[in-house]
Amino acid sequence: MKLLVKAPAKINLSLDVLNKRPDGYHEVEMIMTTIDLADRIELILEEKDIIKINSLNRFVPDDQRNLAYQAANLLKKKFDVKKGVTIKIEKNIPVAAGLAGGSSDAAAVLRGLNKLWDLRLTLDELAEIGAEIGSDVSFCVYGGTALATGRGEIIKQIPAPPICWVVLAKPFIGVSTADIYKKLDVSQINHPDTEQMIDCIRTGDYDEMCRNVGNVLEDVTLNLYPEVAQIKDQMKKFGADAVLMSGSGPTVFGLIEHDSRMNRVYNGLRGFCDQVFAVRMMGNRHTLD
Ligand SMILES: C[C@](O)(CO)[C@H](O)COP(=O)(O)OP(=O)(O)OC[C@H]1O[C@@H](n2ccc(N)nc2=O)[C@H](O)[C@@H]1O
Ligand SMILES: Nc1ncnc2c1ncn2[C@@H]1O[C@H](COP(=O)(O)OP(=O)(O)OP(=O)(O)O)[C@@H](O)[C@H]1O
Repeated sequence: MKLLVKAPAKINLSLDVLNKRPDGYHEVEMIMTTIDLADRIELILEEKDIIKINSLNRFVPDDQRNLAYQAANLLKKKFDVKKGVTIKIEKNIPVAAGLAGGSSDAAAVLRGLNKLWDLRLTLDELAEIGAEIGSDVSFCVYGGTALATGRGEIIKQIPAPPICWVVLAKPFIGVSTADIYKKLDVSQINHPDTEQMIDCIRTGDYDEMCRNVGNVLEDVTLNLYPEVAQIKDQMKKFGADAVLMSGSGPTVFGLIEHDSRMNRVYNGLRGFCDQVFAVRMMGNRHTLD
């Protein structure tokens, strides 16, 4: 038996850090949304008690370090599953890019194995299990658009943002999320207005949404990697309506309303940057059918 599951990337339309917690994590307030740039995960049921990872991408580990492996292993241990799985990952999301590629693979494996191993868990239960793997996994279990708080694992769904293009550009560097959080000075933060951002999304006010994007990790990454600042400048120059780094970076995204402008930004960036994509936001959350 085989199952194909889509694992979409996310962007952070807004990312605020409230404080550093005693456990070392940061208390965050983030508006996240899934985009139509996705890994494809094939799950093949194995009668033997094994978990095998199969990926052709040289930056993706094929052992216990893979978040998809960890997702399968966690379900296996928690529910004493005797069967196994081969997980084939077609990697389309850039790795270590601020787009939650690994987290989304893990979330897709949770949703898929729930079906393949007939576990009958709800999305809420899967999201709770996902939080044990990483802070972004719970959001990726649901997909759609949400306010994420706590260390990122407390998810409240909000409506889909107004329709627009998302052009993504990633320079040829990978960024360590832990490093960026470590270098953030929480006493020097210029906080974005998360409430205001939620309001703009609820009312479908595109211009106001563009004015309210913000990411407090951006300055940290920009200081370490000047090429990220250059990409931001290029995107603005080519006419994106809003430009922001996603997550801990280094991917930069631009929001663009009109097709002709999207083409200009996309083509302009392609001459300048390693990986460039033009996609839509996905809007809908995942279901368990
Ligand atoms: C930057 C974002 O991607 C934005 O969506 C997330 O906040 C990070 O999510 P993630 O990659 O799933 O993060 P995790 O794998 O849980 O944590 C990686 C490392 O990032 C730091 N970390 C992560 C989340 C958080 N709220 N505070 C932190 O300080 C911790 O040092 C942690 O060891
Ligand atoms: N399935 C996976 N896909 C990609 N990377 C993985 C996977 N599993 C483990 N990794 C490891 O995780 C690291 C971070 O990869 P990932 O693409 O998830 O980063 P990210 O997009 O910056 O994540 P986030 O936005 O959640 O911080 C990689 O360097 C890789 O070694």
